[in-house]
Amino acid sequence: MSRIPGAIHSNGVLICEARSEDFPIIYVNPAFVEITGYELEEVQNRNCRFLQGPDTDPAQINDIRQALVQQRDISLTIRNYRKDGRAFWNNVFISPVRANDGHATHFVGIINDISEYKDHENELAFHATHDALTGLGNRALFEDRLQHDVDLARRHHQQLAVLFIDLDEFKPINDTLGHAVGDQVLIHVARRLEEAIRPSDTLCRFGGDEFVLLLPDLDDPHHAQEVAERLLLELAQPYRIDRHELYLSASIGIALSDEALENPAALLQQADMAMYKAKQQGRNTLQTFTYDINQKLTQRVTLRNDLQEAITQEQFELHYQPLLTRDGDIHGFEALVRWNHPVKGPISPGLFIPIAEETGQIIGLSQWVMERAAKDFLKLQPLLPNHCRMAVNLSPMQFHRPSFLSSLRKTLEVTGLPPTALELELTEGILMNDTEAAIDTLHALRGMGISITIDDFGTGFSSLSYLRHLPIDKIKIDRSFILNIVESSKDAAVVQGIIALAHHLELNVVAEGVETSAQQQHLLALNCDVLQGFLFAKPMPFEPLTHWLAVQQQNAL
Ligand SMILES: Nc1nc2c(ncn2[C@@H]2O[C@@H]3COP(=O)(O)O[C@H]4[C@@H](O)[C@H](n5cnc6c(=O)[nH]c(N)nc65)O[C@@H]4COP(=O)(O)O[C@H]3[C@H]2O)c(=O)[nH]1
Repeated sequence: MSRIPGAIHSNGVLICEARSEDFPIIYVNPAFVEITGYELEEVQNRNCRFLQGPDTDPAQINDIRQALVQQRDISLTIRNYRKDGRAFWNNVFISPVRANDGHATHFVGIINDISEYKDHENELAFHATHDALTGLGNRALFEDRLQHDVDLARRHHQQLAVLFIDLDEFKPINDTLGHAVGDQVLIHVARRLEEAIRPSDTLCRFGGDEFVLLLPDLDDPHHAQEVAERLLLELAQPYRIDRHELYLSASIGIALSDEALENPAALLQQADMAMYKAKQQGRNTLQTFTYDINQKLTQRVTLRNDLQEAITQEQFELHYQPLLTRDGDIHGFEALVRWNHPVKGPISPGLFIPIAEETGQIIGLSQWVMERAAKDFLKLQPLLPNHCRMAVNLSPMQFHRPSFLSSLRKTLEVTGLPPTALELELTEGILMNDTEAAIDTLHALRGMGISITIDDFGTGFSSLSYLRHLPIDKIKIDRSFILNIVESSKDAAVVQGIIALAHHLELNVVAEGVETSAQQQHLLALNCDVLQGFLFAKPMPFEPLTHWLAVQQQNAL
C-alpha cells in the first residue's frame, strides 16, 4: 500500500482487487468520499459501477472494462454520479499494481472532479458556434451545416435554399431607443423566426440584424419563397418592448442550389446579393438570386471599394447651385457633392450617396462636405447680402448619430462659419423614426441659429398637417412636381396647396428644378418664395461660381 500516493490532495483515490471477480473496492481516501458522497463502508467490496448513471457513455464503460481485463492503464473523462444523484465530470486515471510475476494484484484509480472546468469548456465550445444574444447558431455553425447539407443534397439529388434575412431600418431603433431595446428586438425576431420554421432547418444570426436560414431538402423550389413570405408576415407583426410599440420589416434574399454548385459558400453570397436587391426594391420584400443581380451588384461592390479610396484620396469636389428670391436676388447656395472617379469619370451623387449611407462612409464624406462648404462660403461672404446662407444636405445616418450636434458645433467653431450662415436640408424620411428625438435635435439646431429646410417635399409620406409640429423654416418642393407644373393641372394644384399651407404655417417655400421661364412664371403666380434650377444656374465649382456672382452683381447695377 505504501506505493499509493496518500498525499494526493483533492484527487480521490480508490483501490480495488484485481484478482477477485468484479474488482471489489477495498479502499477509498477522504477526497473520494468528499467528491462522491459515499463513505468507505458504503463502497467496500462493491464494484465501482455505482458511480454510473443515465448519462454515462456506455462506450466509455466498455473501454474501462477492456483496460481492466487487459491489465493496462487507462485515462478518460466520464460522466459519473454522486450519492445524492448529482452528475459530475470525472477525470479518471486507472493503473494496475503488479506483483513480481507481472500480473495485476490491484487497480488504483485516481479520480478528479473537473465539472467546473468541463462546464466552462462546454460553454466555450457553445460560444464558438453560437450567438450570445439570441442563442442561435453563428456564422461558423452555419458554414459547417451548409457544407454538410450541400453534401447530402448532392448525394440525394435534392435542392436546398439559403435565405438571407436583413431587418429594414433596424439601425435607427438602436441609435434612438438604445441598444437594450435593439437587443430585445433581435431576441423577439429570433424567436419569431424559430417558431416559423421546421426543426430540420438551420437558423443562425450573423451579427447585427442579419439572420440566415438554411432549408435542406426542398420538395419544390417555390417552397423557399413561401417560407420567405411567411417570415415577412411574421416579422411585420408589432413588437411590444417596454413601453414601445415597434414595427419592423425585413428584406429577404433567396439562393437555390443547383447540380453545378461547387462551393457552398457561393450560395451565401448569392442570397446576400439577392437581399441587397430586395432592399433596393423598397424593402419588406423578397428576391431570388439571378445572375443578372450578380452583375449589377458586383458593380456596386466595386463602387463601394472605390468610394473608400475616394475618401482617402479626396477625389470629391463641391459644386454650388445658387438659389434666387422671387425678385431675382441671391438667396443662398446649395452645396452638392461631386465624385470625379479617376477611371469612370463623374459619378452621380444619386448613385454613390445611398451606397455611402449603407456602408457608413457617409459620415466621413459629410464631414468633408461641411468643412469645405463652410470654408468656401466664408470666402464668398464679403460679396454676398447679409441674409445669404449655405445649404448643406444632411444624411439620415449623420443626423441620427448621438454625436451629430457636438461634431457640428465643433466644425462651426473650427471653420469659423457663423451658424446663422448655415442651412441644413433634410428629407422627411429622416424625421419619421423616433420623431420626438428628431424634433429635439431640430430645436437645438434652430436654437443655434441654423435654418432648417425639408427637402424633396411631397415625395415622402408626411401629411401636410404634420409640418405644423416641426421646428423648421422652409420646405423645398420636389423637382418632380415642378417638372409638369405647366402641363399638369393636378401637379399645379398640389404645388398651390403646398405653398398655401406652408405660408399659413409661416414657412418659406423653395421650388427646385426650375428649368423654363414658363415654370418660373407659374411659380411666381403661386407666390413661391425662392427658386432654384438650371434656368438660373447649374451647380458649379467654386471658381466659376465667383465669376457667376460677379456677373450677377454687374447686371444688378
Ligand atoms: N434636372 C434638373 N436637376 C436639377 C435642377 N436644379 C438642380 N438640380 C439637381 O437637383 C438635385 C438637388 O439636390 P437634392 O434634391 O438635395 O438631391 C441631392 C442630394 O439628395 C444628394 N446629395 C448631393 N450632395 C450631397 C451631399 O453633400 N450630402 C448628402 N447627404 N447628399 C447629397 O444627391 C442628390 C442629387 O444631387 P445632384 O445630382 O447634384 O442633383 C441636384 C441638382 O443638381 C434642374 O433645374 N433640373
